[in-house]
Amino acid sequence: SNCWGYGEDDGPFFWHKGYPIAQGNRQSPINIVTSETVYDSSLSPLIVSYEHCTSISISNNGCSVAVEYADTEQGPVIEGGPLSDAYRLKQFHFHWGHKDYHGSEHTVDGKTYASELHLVHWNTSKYQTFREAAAASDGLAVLGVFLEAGEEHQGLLKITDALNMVKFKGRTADLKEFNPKCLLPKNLKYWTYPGSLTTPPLHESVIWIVFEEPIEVAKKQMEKFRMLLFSQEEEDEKFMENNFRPPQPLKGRQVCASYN
Ligand SMILES: CN[C@@H]1CN(c2cccc(OC)c2)S(=O)(=O)c2sc(S(N)(=O)=O)cc21
Ligand SMILES: [Zn+2]
Repeated sequence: SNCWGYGEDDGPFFWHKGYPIAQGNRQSPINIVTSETVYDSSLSPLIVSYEHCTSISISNNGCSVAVEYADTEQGPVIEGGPLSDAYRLKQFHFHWGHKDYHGSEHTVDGKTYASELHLVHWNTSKYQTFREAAAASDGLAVLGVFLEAGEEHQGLLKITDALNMVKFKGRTADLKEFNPKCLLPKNLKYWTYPGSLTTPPLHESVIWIVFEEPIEVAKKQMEKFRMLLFSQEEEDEKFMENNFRPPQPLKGRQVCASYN
């Protein structure tokens, strides 16, 4: 099991002890200062090819809830935008707070959202395995989608209705043919910058693509994430919430905008 977490004695402020890269030069998340983003006209549109979506399962890994995808040649991929290669979807997961006013990892001009969805992809053009890609500077591409409380999200229902099956750490349930394209915002305007995993091992291997437009989810859908547990069955119940890392120093990085 992990020796890191989100508590007072194993949370983000302690991670540097086991993972010195936590104090590196391209850590994530960051606060996106919109007035300092630079429109990059060379950024082509992002191409999201999620047609063949063979989701396998949904699982509680003790730090989030994740939906895993089969690692097949014709799997779901993204390309274009800031990417020079094709990146294949491996899993998606969420970060959220104790209440709707906070929970996202990236912030926008200091604004926090109720949750943030991360769709994790790896560079199959250059690397043979996910593990190899996860340690390479251009190995991963993660799409970030902000969630805010509002109307019920029909596409997310299949996920939020499955959460009671993975309440405890270590639990996994079948979740077939889930196509996450429905979780993307209508407008695919994005910011992009070079960063890292936001959880240990904090590898500085992520090209971040964060969509500006949040998606709306119902308060009762958000509440279902908060009934998940960090703990295993038979352990003291610890509700899974506030599983987000706070913004990290920009260290001179430039955030590019896909739009003017
Ligand atoms: C626990 N960390 C998550 C699971 N993963 C993981 C598992 C094993 C090894 C590894 O690196 C070698 C990474 S992961 O790569 O799918 C990601 S991406 C990511 S985030 N918040 O930056 O998008 C969190 C995690
Ligand atoms: Zn994440």
